Amino acid sequence: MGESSICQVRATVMMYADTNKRWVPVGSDIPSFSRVQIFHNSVANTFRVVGRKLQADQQVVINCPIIKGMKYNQATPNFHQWRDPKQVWGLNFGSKEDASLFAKSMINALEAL
Ligand SMILES: CC(=O)N[C@@H](Cc1ccccc1Cl)C(=O)N1CCC[C@]12C=C[C@@H]1CC[C@@H](C(=O)N3CC[C@@H]4C=C[C@H]5CC[C@H](C(=O)O)N5C(=O)[C@H]43)N1C2=O
Repeated sequence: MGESSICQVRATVMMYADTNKRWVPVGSDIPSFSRVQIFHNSVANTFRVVGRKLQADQQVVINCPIIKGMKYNQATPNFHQWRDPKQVWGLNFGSKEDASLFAKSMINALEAL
């Protein structure tokens, strides 16, 4: 059994560039929306965040495992962020509804690990 999507939202995927201390959109210079999903592998009980550009190329802009004990920070109603060993991810959601839907699924995933 493969992975199933537990949520799907629209967000601009951003990474924090430590060097120049600012957020940069992943996969393009200008912020553009991606379809961001949380996938659950029920056999391994693992979760990951996968985002693909909405444009034709469907470029993967995030493919990040959700690690047990990870802190998910809802910095603003529309911008949430978390750290992985290498970098800091930020999601600028298309709507507050998308933001709370994603947060609910992320919190459920973290509780299930
Ligand atoms: C201790 C720590 O890592 N703290 C993190 C947040 C966090 C807390 C708890 C768990 C995980 C995380 Cl990522 C943190 O404060 N970070 C991570 C790297 C950047 C930042 C460190 C300092 C700055 C201060 C302001 C804040 C920030 O960057 N914000 C706040 C929300 C705001 C929302 C949107 C983004 C998009 C553009 C705008 C900007 O950068 O101009 N911006 C921001 O300014 C964002 N900052 C951060 O989020």
